[in-house]
Amino acid sequence: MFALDGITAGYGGTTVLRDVSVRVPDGAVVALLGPNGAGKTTLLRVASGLLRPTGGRVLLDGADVTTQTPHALCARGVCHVPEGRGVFPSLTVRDNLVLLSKAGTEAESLERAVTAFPRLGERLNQLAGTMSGGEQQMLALARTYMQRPRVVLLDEVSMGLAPTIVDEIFAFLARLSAEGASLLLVEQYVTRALEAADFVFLLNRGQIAFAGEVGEVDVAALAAEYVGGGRG
Ligand SMILES: Nc1ncnc2c1ncn2[C@@H]1O[C@H](COP(=O)(O)OP(=O)(O)OP(=O)(O)O)[C@@H](O)[C@H]1O
Repeated sequence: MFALDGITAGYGGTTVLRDVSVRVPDGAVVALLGPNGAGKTTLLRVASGLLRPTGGRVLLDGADVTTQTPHALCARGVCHVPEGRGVFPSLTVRDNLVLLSKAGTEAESLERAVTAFPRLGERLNQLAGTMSGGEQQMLALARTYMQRPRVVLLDEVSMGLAPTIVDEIFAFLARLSAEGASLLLVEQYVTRALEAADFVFLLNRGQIAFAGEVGEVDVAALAAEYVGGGRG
């Protein structure tokens, strides 16, 4: 179980999150929804070790991992696919992948990445920065997938992409989940997020406004209330 327990966090003197608790059971897909500025990205930054909270704890199987670096957390199986993708634009696709592979596992890691997204296999020598937005997102996801994560933190991975690419990305997320990973999914496409999710948390003005199982209530109506209907 990966859990955020009573998180309070912000930037400088501004508090963005107040006493936020989110649980991601093993193997579950958890959607984190909420309007712009609610604090979703901030919560993922706390979860991934990028931002130190001023209160509360990040827990992995009951162990306090609040002060771990993003790198150390990913080595323990909690990996973040950040907003904006975070690929190295001036490196080739191959080098982007190899850089994140464990020493000695490069060939196997490349194979795994290309199996997930065959399109990357056709572009191994291309500079990442010259690929389309969708291809760069696939690269970011493949880099995480290679590392066989237990918990994946995903920040609006379908943002700004064409519907067919979004379909491909959601099919990949389903595969990741079927292979046993748990997912914490921040997503603008509310309907798609709810189709994929087992649990939903709604964040509004830095606090949890609703938490429950998808199917337990009319979550879509509740989401529409907070997110303004969403897209897709
Ligand atoms: N680096 C920063 N420094 C100062 N304030 C920040 C910083 N990053 C975010 N904020 C503020 O924190 C609040 C929450 O932002 P956050 O990006 O977490 O929201 P969000 O729910 O992910 O929004 P969106 O859906 O628009 O991406 C906003 O008011 C934002 O302006």
